[in-house]
Amino acid sequence: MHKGTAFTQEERASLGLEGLLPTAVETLDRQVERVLGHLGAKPNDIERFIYLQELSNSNQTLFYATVMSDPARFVPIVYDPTIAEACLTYGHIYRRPQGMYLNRHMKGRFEEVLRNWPVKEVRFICVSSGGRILGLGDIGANGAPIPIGKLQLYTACAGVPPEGLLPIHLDIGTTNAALRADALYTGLREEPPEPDAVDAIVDAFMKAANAVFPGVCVHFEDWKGDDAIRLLERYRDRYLVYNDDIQGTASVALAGIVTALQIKGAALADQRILFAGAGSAGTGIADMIVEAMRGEGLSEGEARARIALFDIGGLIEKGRKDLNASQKPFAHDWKPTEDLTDAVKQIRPTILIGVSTVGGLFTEAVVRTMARTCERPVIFPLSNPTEKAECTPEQAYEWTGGKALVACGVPFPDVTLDGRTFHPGQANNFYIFPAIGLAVQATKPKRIDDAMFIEAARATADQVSQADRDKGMLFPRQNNILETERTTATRVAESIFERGLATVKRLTDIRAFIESLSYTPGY
Ligand SMILES: NC(=O)C1=CN([C@@H]2O[C@H](COP(=O)(O)OP(=O)(O)OC[C@H]3O[C@@H](n4cnc5c(N)ncnc54)[C@H](O)[C@@H]3O)[C@@H](O)[C@H]2O)C=CC1
Ligand SMILES: CC(=O)C(=O)O
Ligand SMILES: [Mg+2]
Repeated sequence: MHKGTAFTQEERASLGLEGLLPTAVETLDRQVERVLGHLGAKPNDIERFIYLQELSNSNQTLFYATVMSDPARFVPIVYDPTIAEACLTYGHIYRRPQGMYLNRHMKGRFEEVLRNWPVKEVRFICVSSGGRILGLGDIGANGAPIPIGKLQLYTACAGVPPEGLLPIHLDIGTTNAALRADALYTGLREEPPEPDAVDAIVDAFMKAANAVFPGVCVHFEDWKGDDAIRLLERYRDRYLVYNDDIQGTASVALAGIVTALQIKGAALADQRILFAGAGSAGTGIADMIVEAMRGEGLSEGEARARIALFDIGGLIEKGRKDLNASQKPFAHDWKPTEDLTDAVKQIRPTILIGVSTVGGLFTEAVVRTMARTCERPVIFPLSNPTEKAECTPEQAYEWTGGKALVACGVPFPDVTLDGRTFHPGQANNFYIFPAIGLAVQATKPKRIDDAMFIEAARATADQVSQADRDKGMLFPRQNNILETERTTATRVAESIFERGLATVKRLTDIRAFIESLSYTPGY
């Protein structure tokens, strides 16, 4: 019954469906029209989210036709920020299973369990432990919607065929005692084990996933920061794998920075960059900026010296004893301080990036202090969802007298100030990971490396039109996201071929090949 009213008379007769459907035979467009009516009548976005997920189960084609009919409207509903509410209430709004649910007690049997998935040709797995979901902290099994939503965007934003996508929640337990005590919680009611045991569980998972689905690409999403960094290092040279919070986020942030600097007419190598938040996203972005600066002629040391990190313990400087291996390269000779405004005074950043999970961290004092020593501050409050943004675009524009170039993790409306209209960008990794997926599908590289994400960043930045740059816009418009990400995927695929990393034969027309792979909703 997956086509509903779109079954033709002939199909109804031959499949024994006569009398089981309303008389009218409808096109997909007509069905979308009805769905849009239903969605319009819903009281809020979480109800729209629930409706759309039910639709994805009952009629996947109609689901994608609806979402792809207006991505700027629907991406925020199937994904960030509405998905945050879906995660917080997952055990309560749960209707039916989607994707797979593995847990640590299946460790010796992951292969057997993965074989229960009905599709044999799985090309992408998105896997989360729920250890750090958006800026919501450890919410364990309530994080299950995240891999589902991320993979839906592979299809909606880049046309990756949905049949080969498998979302997985890998339950290692949760530190969240309130959730463990919730009668409707759907996960293990256990504390997570020590890192060595986590590694052993994920080792077994990776081995099984590659045995059951040879050539699968595993996308890690929203693991606890330390787990994210450690597991990426563990697998990046062994498997086809990437971490979206580290590499996808770095790529989208770099894209926004490249556009902002083009608007300012400034070189990346001349910037001073301060990060509020030094976890998987912060150090991931910092490392990729170092790579991009090296491309502009700086040494690794010179590039790192232009970057400062500030975390929950304050400014990261040489005297800090609590730094991990990702943070140490950015520990410079700063005066110790736990006050962000003070750090801004010392560093005089030209770019300020928020990946702290702390809403409102960029106070008026922080932003005004930055604006005092920087003519056009680049301010990216990237934490999700909406209430975790380190400041709102309105605040950033107001406190800088309209000088700031701003992008946030979630969509924010345009801001009008003293008769001028400003257009904040959305620096969210959904500009990147679907395109990486499509490029990987087209080229089948053995490994995924940072250069692919740097190419994706440059391709994304290049697609912001001059007219939009003139308005201070930092990212391509979302109404055309499919076209944008196909172009990004083509550029990434070209660079994979050029660097000799593809395992398939080079095609003359990569763009045409990318399009031929691409899914279009239709019966
Ligand atoms: N816009 C986007 O595309 C993305 C946004 N993010 C957002 O970035 C945030 C961080 O993600 P991860 O780095 O993966 O998390 P994480 O848990 O690895 O790191 C969080 C960091 O923030 C620091 N922090 C906490 N409280 C602080 C405070 N009061 N002042 C300064 N620093 C503080 C912590 O010390 C830690 O270094 C999340 O809110 C997430 O939603 C992450 C990935 C993509
Ligand atoms: C967008 C995203 O990946 C995050 O906030 O974790
Ligand atoms: Mg994430």
